[in-house]
Amino acid sequence: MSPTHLAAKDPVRQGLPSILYRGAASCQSFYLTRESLAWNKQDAKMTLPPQGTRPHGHRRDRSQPQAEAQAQDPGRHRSLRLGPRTAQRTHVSRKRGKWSRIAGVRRSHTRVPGWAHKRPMGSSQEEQPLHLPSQSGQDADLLDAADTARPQASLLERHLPEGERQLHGSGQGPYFYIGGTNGASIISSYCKGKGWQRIEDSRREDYKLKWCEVKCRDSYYSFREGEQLLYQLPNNKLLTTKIGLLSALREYSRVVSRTHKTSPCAQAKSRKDTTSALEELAWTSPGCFGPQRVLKMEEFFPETYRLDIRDEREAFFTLFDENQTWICKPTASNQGKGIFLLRNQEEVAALQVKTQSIEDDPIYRKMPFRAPQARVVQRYIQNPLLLDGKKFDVRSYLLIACAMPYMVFFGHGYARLTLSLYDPHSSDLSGHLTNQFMQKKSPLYMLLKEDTVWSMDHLNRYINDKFRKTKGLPRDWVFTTFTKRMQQIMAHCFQAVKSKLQCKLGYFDLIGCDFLIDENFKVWLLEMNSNPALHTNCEVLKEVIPGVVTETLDLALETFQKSLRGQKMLPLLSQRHFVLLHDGEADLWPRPGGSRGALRPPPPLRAAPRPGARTPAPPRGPGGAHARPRPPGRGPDGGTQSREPGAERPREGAGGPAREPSPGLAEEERKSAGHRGS
Ligand SMILES: Nc1ncnc2c1ncn2[C@@H]1O[C@H](COP(=O)(O)OP(=O)(O)OP(=O)(O)O)[C@@H](O)[C@H]1O
Ligand SMILES: [Mg+2]
Ligand SMILES: [Mg+2]
Repeated sequence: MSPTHLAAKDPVRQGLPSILYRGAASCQSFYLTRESLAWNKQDAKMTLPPQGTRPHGHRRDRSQPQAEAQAQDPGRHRSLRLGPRTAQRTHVSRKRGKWSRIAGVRRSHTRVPGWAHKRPMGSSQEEQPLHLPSQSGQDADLLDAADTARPQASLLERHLPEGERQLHGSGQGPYFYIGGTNGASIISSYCKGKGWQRIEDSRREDYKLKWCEVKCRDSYYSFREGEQLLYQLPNNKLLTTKIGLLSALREYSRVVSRTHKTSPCAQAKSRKDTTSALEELAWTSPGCFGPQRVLKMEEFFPETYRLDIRDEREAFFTLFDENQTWICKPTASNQGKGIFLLRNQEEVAALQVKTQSIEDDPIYRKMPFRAPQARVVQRYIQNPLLLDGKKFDVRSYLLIACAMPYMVFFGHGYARLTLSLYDPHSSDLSGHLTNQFMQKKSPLYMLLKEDTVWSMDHLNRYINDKFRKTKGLPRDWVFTTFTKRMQQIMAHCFQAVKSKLQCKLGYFDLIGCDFLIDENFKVWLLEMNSNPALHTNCEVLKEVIPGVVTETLDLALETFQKSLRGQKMLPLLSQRHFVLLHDGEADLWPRPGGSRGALRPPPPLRAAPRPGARTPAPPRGPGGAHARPRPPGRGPDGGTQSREPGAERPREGAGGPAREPSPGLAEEERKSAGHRGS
């Protein structure tokens, strides 16, 4: 549909001066401007009572009888379905005191010396049950961008219809909340550019968009599907912890191999979890690579063992020999924290003793939540490709712009180099760990920091110049073979968890994926990260990160609105650099782990369904959208992963997704909030 066509149909747009449209028509923000206005307009209709029926308080009056609400605005029928949730919210807020007490007790834990019992990075930024206002943004270098966005917003406001202007002028939102500082100024300027207002109280439930570094249980309890946008899928740890990803890939391998053994069609009929494998087999997503075979995890994921499972760690201790190097990592930390290399028998023996002593410790047996994080050991890629003698890895992005239906994208990021030359025998970790955080520890960092982050263009030019001939690579290997490989791997990982992720309309997520290239140009996935770093402390990051965040928000908004209205997703007018990996419009419904079409309102803006639009799923039975919501991260489709067959039950509190710490998500986040963007 052309912009002109949209404008003709859109009364909101019609109310804007042509100058705004002429300027905007040449770029993508045109559509988004319209979208935000349309959203505001819809807000006025769907979530607010008629003007004057309530004071300027921020919360909807939940005691308003449903029938009355419906009579006032039939468009609010969705809210009526939220009755049980409203009750739930009340229940949750009563419990807050208890959770605060629990959190308080846990914060005062004694530390265990010598082991990675360190508080995960970023936990100071944790969204506390007390909900302190977020600290001021640390991406201060972007504050100017926020300022420049303001005039545009006021220009918009001047041309808003009266009702819209009242919404803005009277301080009635739409509201957005940002928890933490990672990317805060970019997100904030984006939202302010749309005329939205920032709120500082994390308990407020009347936000349109909530973007928090650290997930907070209450946000998921009170989330209003189809009305709000909430950053991070509640159980993204299936991908973003080391154990989560490992377990998901292993389980998916088993599913794929079972699928291969017998007829795919027969399997598909009899087993619902083969769906992903079959889809990947016949993967023909637009912009991708047509049908292909399913990857094998050992082709892209370094051999890895869990240390919290006795059989596995014993297998590792048995197979280790001194000709190999392994890397030991905590499951849910970031920024290289708690990582060490294992290169000789003494180091492995020390690890063995330590692991055993933790397992035997009566304190941890009694209070497993106090135990250090579970760990994995991973085969160390000893022959990385080097850039001017330095080790590097590549940060790319997996964007789940929409969870209902899934709209999943790949996005380019940047390369991260060490400051020092790579020496495989060096005991200095800063030459082995390419994380910016590790490099920042060096006194040379401030001087040489621009050398530690390369753009993908720079990497491509370098590889063209240095290796194209000698290694017989195709021209622009980075943007052809390498990019395609990263996309395949990400799509594979997404397929591995697709049926387990908790999905609701309004959830979205940006996940940082770290790839290592070895000297044979083999591509390895090292890990995936929730809350990837959105700092802009280097020139390359200033070029890359704002675009990533802006397109993330654009795509989240556009897909949200299209899903809400039952419109076809494609073409996506806000898609610029991200590449579509998975278009879930054709996915089978229902999906476990989330509510389904039952919660989606009938398309409000169209009289008749358009060709290609999705048909809402039939209403759900018990346990479905109308059931009392489960706390996120718990339950069969939430945080728990099935255990490896024959494996012992992992210790409670061992830090991995195979166990759920008893207090649920809040506790999980306390332990795993090693973020602040890694
Ligand atoms: N198997 C491996 N072989 C070689 N190098 C590795 C391997 N695993 C990790 N590394 C190096 O160690 C760094 C840190 O590892 P990893 O990314 O898994 O940990 P992290 O603490 O989650 O870091 P971050 O989230 O900040 O990227 C990587 O960026 C990479 O340079
Ligand atoms: Mg990480
Ligand atoms: Mg990493």
